[in-house]
Amino acid sequence: MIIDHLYEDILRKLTAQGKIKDISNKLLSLQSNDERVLYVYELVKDLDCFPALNEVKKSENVSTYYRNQGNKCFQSHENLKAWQFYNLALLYAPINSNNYCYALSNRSIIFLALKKFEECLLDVDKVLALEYPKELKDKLLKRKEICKEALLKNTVKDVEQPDLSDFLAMKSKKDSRYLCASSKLEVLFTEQFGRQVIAKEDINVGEVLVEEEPYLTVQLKSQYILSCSYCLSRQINLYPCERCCYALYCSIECKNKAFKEYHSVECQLMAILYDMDFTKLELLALRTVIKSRNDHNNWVDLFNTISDAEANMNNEFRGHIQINGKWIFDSKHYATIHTLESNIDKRSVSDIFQKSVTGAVFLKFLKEDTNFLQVEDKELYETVVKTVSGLLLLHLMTSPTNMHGITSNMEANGVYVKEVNLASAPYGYHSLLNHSCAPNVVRYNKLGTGSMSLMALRPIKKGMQLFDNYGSFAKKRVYHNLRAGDASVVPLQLHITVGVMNTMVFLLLGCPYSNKIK
Ligand SMILES: C[S@@+](CC[C@H](N)C(=O)[O-])C[C@H]1O[C@@H](n2cnc3c(N)ncnc32)[C@H](O)[C@@H]1O
Repeated sequence: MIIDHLYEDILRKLTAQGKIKDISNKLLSLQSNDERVLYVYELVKDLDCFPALNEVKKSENVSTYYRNQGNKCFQSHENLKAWQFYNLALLYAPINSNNYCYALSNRSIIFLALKKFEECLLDVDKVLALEYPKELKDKLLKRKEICKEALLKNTVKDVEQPDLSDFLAMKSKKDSRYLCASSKLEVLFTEQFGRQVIAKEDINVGEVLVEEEPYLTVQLKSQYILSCSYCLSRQINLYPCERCCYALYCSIECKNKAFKEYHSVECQLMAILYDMDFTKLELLALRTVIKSRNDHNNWVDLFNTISDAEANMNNEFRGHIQINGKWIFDSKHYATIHTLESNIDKRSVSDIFQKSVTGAVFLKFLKEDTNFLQVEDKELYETVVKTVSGLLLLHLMTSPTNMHGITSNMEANGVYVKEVNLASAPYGYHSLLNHSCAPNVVRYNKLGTGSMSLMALRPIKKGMQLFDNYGSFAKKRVYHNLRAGDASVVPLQLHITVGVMNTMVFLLLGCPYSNKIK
């Protein structure tokens, strides 16, 4: 059952029991996120509505099925489709089995057909290093020879593409406190906007102001057989997780990092998380909680980070950590994500209830289907369950207004390609920017990476606030003009388009647009 249907089912049962009003009142009376999730957890448990874990195991038959699909596509010259089917065949093949070797071997033929000789060699060598079915030997050695010869002869240069990477790089000095941002920016607080990013000096159009790595990423379902599930690289030699059928990696390094940060816990849950159709925002919340713990040596260290972060919620060091007596805002540290705006005081009881149901379901998975919460000490266990419950609801609430879609249509060197939605991720610094329909900055990602940058669309005078458009239309224009190869016209054209569009949107929706600190 998908999560939305589960939620409806729970509501139907509670309505039939005439309990909705009492539950709403109770939820409104609870003061903390852990209490809310634990209360709803008991309700869902009493209704016997928790979903059972469904495991999808590696399977020779499923792998063979996908390989055969790949073979059909290869015969009809649909190489990219065939590559995807062979990736699926690899994901389902028991590791290093005959089917694993067949999937790799067949994928190498695609690379050969595409004249991707180095990639072909990689897969061929991988099979040769395993105990592979003997009938593959001659074919593999022949392919290896062809690739080596082709690589020796290959003097044809790729078509030169304009390199815009310099235009897209940050030129100004980085700030010593907000590590990913230009020293031309500062962060202030007002009643109207909460935290906000302000220009400390005049900024020109086209200036790159932030270069930030995500705290973590969650790859979209549509992408899981197309890119590295950890770093989002578009490398075509992808290799599967040894246990689950849902994660491909471009390198052992990425596989190990994913495992250490979250996949050791999520691996056994991947099938149910996919089947229940959780949204990317819900998956981000779960992964953030797992990574928050795995970033620390033990639970007590995480509790300390949380209490330090919460102690600074209402002062200028919100989201900071102290290192050698100096306060810094480091996007790779959990404190930046723990302190994102949750808007709890503006939420309706039904929204809190729905999110608490999702939190309770995640808690059930973590409690009963993984060893994530396991600790020896009983008292500590209670605190761990309480903390995790609270964190789950916190991040289910912070995700909708703080997570960023990783949508890209440019290669690492700035060259324009067809737009693709890759993933979603928390970026502590980018989340300090408030929304305007008439933004003066634009975010962009380069294809195959999770890093996000921010560029000025208009001249921004000292003292003005930087406003981002939480949608993505402005971004498409930037890339369009970049593709035309004339970086200098980007801001002007955008200025006009954004200006016209936003006067309309502003009038219709009354969205706030102000470049002055009130
Ligand atoms: C991504 S955060 C922006 C930073 C936020 N002000 C903070 O203190 O963390 C998004 C939240 O900021 C607030 N916000 C964003 N744009 C705003 C605007 N134009 N006016 C007032 N509040 C805004 C809303 O509470 C929203 O949920």
